[in-house]
Amino acid sequence: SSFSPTPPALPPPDPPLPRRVPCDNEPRGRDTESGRFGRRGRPQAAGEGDVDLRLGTPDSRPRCRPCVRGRGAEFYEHKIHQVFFRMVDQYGPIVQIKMPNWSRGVLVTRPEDKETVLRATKDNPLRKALPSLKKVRDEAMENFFDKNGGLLTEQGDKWWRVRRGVQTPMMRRKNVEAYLPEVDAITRQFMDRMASFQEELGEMPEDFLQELYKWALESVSVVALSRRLGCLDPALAPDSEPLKIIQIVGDLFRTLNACEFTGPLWRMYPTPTFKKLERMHQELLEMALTNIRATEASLKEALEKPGAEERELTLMEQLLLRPELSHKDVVTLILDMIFAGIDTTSHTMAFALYLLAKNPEAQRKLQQEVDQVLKDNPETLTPAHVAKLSYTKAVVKESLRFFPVAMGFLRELSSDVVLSGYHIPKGASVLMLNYEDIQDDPAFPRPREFLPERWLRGSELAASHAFALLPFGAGTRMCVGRRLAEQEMYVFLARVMQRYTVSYNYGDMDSTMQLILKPSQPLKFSFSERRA
Ligand code: HEM
Repeated sequence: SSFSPTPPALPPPDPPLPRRVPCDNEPRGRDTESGRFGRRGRPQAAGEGDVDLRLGTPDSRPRCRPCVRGRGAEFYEHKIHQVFFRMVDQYGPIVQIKMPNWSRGVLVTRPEDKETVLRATKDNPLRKALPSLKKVRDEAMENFFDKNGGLLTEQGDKWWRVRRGVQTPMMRRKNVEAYLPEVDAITRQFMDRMASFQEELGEMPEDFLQELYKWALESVSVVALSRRLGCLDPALAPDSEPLKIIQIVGDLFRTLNACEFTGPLWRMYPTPTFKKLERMHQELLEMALTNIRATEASLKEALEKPGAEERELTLMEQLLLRPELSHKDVVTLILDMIFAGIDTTSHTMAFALYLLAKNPEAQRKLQQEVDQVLKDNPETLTPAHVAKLSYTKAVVKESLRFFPVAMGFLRELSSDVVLSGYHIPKGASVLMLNYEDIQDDPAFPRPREFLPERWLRGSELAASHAFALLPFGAGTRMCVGRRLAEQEMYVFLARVMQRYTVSYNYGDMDSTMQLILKPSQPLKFSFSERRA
C-alpha cells in the first residue's frame, strides 16, 4: 500500500516544496528536502520507486531554526530528535519518514491526529520500538526469556497477558502511596547531600546528574527490588552495586540509541555494539534475579508467620502471587522498571529545576504552595499533603511540555486512518511527537512561556485539546510506571522547594538524545537555604 494522498474524498496534495534555503551551520550531505537521511554525511541517492517523503500541509516558507551541529554518526544519534522537529517545522504537522529500523511511517504533532491514532489502536496498541532489545531477549537470551520479552518489547496477546497482570498492582493509588514515606525519606537524604555540595563547592558539582541518578535509582528500587540500595551513601565505592547499575543502564540507553538510529547491521550479525547490549543486559538480569530471590524468601517467610493475612503485601509480592504472571514475567518487569525508572525521572527533575531557576515567579508560587501545604512541617509527607500540591503537579506537567524526556511514542496502525487529511494505510508506524508546532498551530496559549498555571483547573491558558500533551503516552499502553514516577517527582520538588531557592548561572539548556532526552549542560545549580 502506498502513502500517497487519496482523492477524491481527501484534498489533493500540496504542490512540491520549493528548495529550502540551507543555514550556514547545517550538516552537509543530508537530503533534508526529501527527508531522507544519508549516513555519515554522505548524500543518499534516491532509490528506484522511492516515494516522495513529503506529506501534510507543507509550509513553503524556508525557516532557519537553530540548526543541528556536528556531523556523521554522532550528529545522527544524539540529535535525531532535532531532525524530526525540524522536519515538522519545515513540512508541517505530518511528515512521512523512512528509518533503517522502522517500518515506513509518519511523524505527527497535531492532537487531533494523535486522538485518531489512539482511538484506532486502542484495542491492540502495537508499539514496535526497540527491535534490538527484542532481538537480545528473543534470540541471544532465549534461554531465559523464552520468547516472552515483557512489556517493553512484546505485542498483542503476549503483551496484554503481562500488562493485565501488572496494571492494577502498579497503578492502584493505595499501592503507590504505600511507598510515599520511603520516597520522602530518600529525597530528604538526597537534600542533605545537596547541602554538603553547596557548602563545599558553592554550587552543585559538574556531574550533578549522576547524583540525580542515585536519587532515582534509590527511589525506584524500593519498589522494584523491595529494598534500599544505599545509593546516597557519600562513601559509595566505584564498584558498588548502585554505581554498577547506573553505569549499565546508561550504557544500555546509549547502545540501544545507537542500534535504533543507525544502520541495521546488527540485524545481520552480532556487531560489537550488539554484543555490548547483550552483555549489559545479562548483567542487569543477574542483578534482578539475585534481588527477586531475596524478595521471594521474605515473602515465603511472611506468609508462614501467624497473622500473615493482615500484613499488606509489597507491590512485588503481589505480582509474585498473581497466577497469570510467571516468575520470569516478574523478573522481566523488574528489569524494565530499573531500566525505565532511573533516567526518566532524574532528567525530568533536572529540567524542572532549570526551568524554575529561569522563571523566578513560578518558583515563588511553588514555594508559596509548599509553605502553605506543609505548614505543619511534617516529618513525613502523607497522601493528603500530596493531593493538595496542585501547583507542584502543574510544574511537573509544564516541565514535561518544555522538555519531554520521551521524544514521542509509537503505534502501528491495525486499520487505515485519515490524519491531517491524508490516508495512512494499515501497517504504517505513527510516531506521535511530543513537539508542538508553536509557530503555526499552537495547542497552548502563549506557548513559549513557562506557565504552570495553565494546568490549574479553569485556567484560560489551558490547552485547546485534551491530547495536546502526552508525555507518558496514552491509552491502555500508557507508561505503567506513571503514578510511581509522578509521586517521586512531586515529593522531590515539594521538599527541595520547601528548603531551597534554586538558581542557574550557566548556558542555555537544551536536550540531547540518548534514547530519551537528556540535559545538554552540566547541572551546576546553586541552592540557597530559604530559612538560613
Ligand atoms: C518522567 C518519567 C517517565 C516518563 C515521561 C515515561 C514515559 C513513558 C512513555 C512515553 C511510554 C510509552 C507509552 C505508550 O506507548 O503509550 C512509557 C512506557 C513504559 N514506562 Fe515509562 N516513563 C516514565 C517513568 C517510568 C518509570 C519510573 C517506570 C518504572 C517504574 C516506567 C516504566 C515503563 C514501562 C514498563 C513502560 C512500557 C509499558 C507498556 O508497554 O505496557 N516509566 N513510559
